[in-house]
Amino acid sequence: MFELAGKRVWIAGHRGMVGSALMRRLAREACEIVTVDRKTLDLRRQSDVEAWLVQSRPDAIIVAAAQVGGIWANATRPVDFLLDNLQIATNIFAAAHACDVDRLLFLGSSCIYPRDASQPIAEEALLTGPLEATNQWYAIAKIAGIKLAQAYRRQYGRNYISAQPTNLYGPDDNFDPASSHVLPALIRKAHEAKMRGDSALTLWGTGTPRREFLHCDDCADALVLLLQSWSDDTPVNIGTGEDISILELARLVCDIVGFAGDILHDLDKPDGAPAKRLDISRLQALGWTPAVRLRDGIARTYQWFIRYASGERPR
Ligand SMILES: NC(=O)C1=CN([C@@H]2O[C@H](COP(=O)(O)OP(=O)(O)OC[C@H]3O[C@@H](n4cnc5c(N)ncnc54)[C@H](OP(=O)(O)O)[C@@H]3O)[C@@H](O)[C@H]2O)C=CC1
Ligand SMILES: C[C@H]1O[C@H](OP(=O)(O)OP(=O)(O)OC[C@H]2O[C@@H](n3cnc4c(=O)[nH]c(N)nc43)[C@H](O)[C@@H]2O)[C@@H](O)[C@@H](O)C1=O
Repeated sequence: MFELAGKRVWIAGHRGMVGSALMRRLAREACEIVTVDRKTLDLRRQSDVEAWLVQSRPDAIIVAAAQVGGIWANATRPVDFLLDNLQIATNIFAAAHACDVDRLLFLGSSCIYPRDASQPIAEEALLTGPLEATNQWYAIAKIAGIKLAQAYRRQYGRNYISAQPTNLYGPDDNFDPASSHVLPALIRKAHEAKMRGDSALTLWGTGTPRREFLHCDDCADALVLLLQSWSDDTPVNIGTGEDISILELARLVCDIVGFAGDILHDLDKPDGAPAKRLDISRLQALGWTPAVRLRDGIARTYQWFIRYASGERPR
């Protein structure tokens, strides 16, 4: 058990969607949250990362900083997704060990698993088959992070762990049409189509792929539980264990937003993995279950997006 009370916890990536959710969640614990923004510390620079850790001396680190994006960003910017994420992971792990930080939680992703893994995907599926082509760059960097956690434990006895979240959504998400994930993209498309009075909106791909969606507040809650209680070599999946097709998701978002037009398909855009529903039994065995139902979570995120789009920027 890692006792949070009185500890200094560095949230790397605290301004992102998951980092912001972690800020809210850790505010309920008796720990001290440590942050540094990207202008002050670029995590791709090893000596700067080490200097920051020497000076800030956290007791624990949650690595929620990464180059993150949807299927199109992953497929078209392979260097950013491979190199930035390798650098962020290697720099933080190396500096943490050098500065004697003994507790570290690294965030991977469900896309680390083989493209055709049997469903639901258990943690044991890691490295048992070829990756999905669109996000292989990001996946390789995330797998390196998972292996670094295991390697530092094996060689130096460090208490470093990793978690693999499913597709996440919520406030502070990226709503940029080109680089976002599907859920924020659909919220924006449906909202703008409604406002313009369009007769249709356009989905990327066939709409047949299935995805699992977890609210970022639920993810943060699971991460804090793992930080406190997981001290094992093996990674842990974080999700709901339930999935939905992209077409069904689009219909749900349109219903919540109030857009009644048609749904068209851009078949020049990739489908990506056919499915990636996670087996969450390892996390459930710790007593954890998600609290936010998908419809409620989307409705709350839509309200956040309306305020964001109107320039209120609620972050
Ligand atoms: N979103 C999702 O669906 C999923 C996310 N994950 C993982 O969860 C974690 C958090 O993702 P999410 O919150 O969605 O991502 P965001 O893009 O919302 O946040 C990423 C954060 O990382 C920071 N960052 C990126 N590059 C650098 C850098 N070179 N130096 C310093 N800071 C940097 C960003 O800083 P700034 O704000 O200044 O840009 C931002 O605060 C990531 O590890 C991601 O891989 C895993 C599964 C699914
Ligand atoms: C979290 C995970 O996220 C990424 O993987 P992904 O799940 O494939 O990403 P996605 O959310 O962008 O798409 C999900 C599905 O939805 C379809 N789709 C329809 N219409 C839009 C659309 O308008 N935008 C987007 N982005 N997708 C759309 C899209 O074609 C695909 O079939 C990884 O690269 C990696 O970064 C990772 O870890």
